[in-house]
Amino acid sequence: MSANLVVTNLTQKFGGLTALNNVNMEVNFGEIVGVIGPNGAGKTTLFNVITGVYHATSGTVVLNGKQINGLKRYQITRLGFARTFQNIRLFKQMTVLDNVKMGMCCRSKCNIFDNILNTPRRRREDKAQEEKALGILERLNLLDYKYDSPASLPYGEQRRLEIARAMATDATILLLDEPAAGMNDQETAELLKTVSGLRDSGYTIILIEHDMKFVMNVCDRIYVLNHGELISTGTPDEVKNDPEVINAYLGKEEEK
Ligand SMILES: Nc1ncnc2c1ncn2[C@@H]1O[C@H](COP(=O)(O)OP(=O)(O)OP(=O)(O)O)[C@@H](O)[C@H]1O
Repeated sequence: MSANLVVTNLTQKFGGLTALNNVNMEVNFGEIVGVIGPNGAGKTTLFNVITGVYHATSGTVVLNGKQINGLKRYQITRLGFARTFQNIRLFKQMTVLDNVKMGMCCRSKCNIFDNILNTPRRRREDKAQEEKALGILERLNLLDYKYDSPASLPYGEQRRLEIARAMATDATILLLDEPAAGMNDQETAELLKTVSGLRDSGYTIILIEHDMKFVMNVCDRIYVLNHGELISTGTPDEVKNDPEVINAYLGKEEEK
C-alpha cells in the first residue's frame, strides 16, 4: 500500500506553547487511521494544520507527493480533503438536501452571471448536483429526511449529514473530528457501519475520537498524541497494550 498523506516533523507553536512537536504520520490509500490522545494533546491542531487553517511552524504535509502546507484552505479542499467538526455545523435554515448541495459549491463551474441570470448552464449544474446529493443521502440512509430541517433530525443522523456534506465536496480523504461524540450505542454502531462502508468504497479516513471502543473497532491503525508529541503508533491491539499510552491516559485521570 502506498502512502497517500505524509506528515513529516510537523511542529506547531502558539506563542510559547508547542501544540505539536515533530509529529510524523503516514496514511495509506483506503485506510481508516485514528488520532487519539488526552484533552489538549494536539489532535485538532493536527487537523487544522493538514487542512490549512494554520501554517505549520515547521515540517511538511505532503499529499500524493505534493507539498500542501502553505496552500490556502480552498486549494487544499480542491485536492480532495473534507472535514467534519467537533461541534455540528449544519445550515439549520436550509433543508437536508440543500446542506449536501452546499458541499458542492467548491466544484461549481458557474460564474456570478450564470447564477444571477439562471442560465442553462446553471440549471444543468443544479440538476446534476441534486441527483448527486440524493445519491449521497441514499448511501448514508438519510434520503427520507431530504426536505427536513437538519435541526429536526435525531443526533446520529445530524452527524451523518455532516459526513454526507463532506462527501459532496468530492473528497477522497475525510477528516472526522469526534464523529461519535454524544452518540448512544445504537448510533455509534450505525456510524461504525457507515465509516467502514466508506473505507470499503475507497475513501481514506482520518478520525479523532475519544470513544475508545469505536476507535478500536473501526481503525486499521492509530496514532497517539500526548502533549503535542507522538507517543505511539500501530494497530489497535498494539496501541492499547502500549505502556506509554496507558500511562498517558492514567496520568490524565490522576491529574483530575
Ligand atoms: N489557536 C490557538 N491558539 C493558542 N493555543 C491553541 C490554539 N489552538 C490550540 N491551542 C492549544 O494547543 C493545545 C492543543 O490543542 P488541541 O485543540 O489541538 O488539542 P486536542 O487534542 O484536540 O484536545 P481535545 O481532545 O480537548 O479537543 C492546547 O493546549 C490548546 O489550548
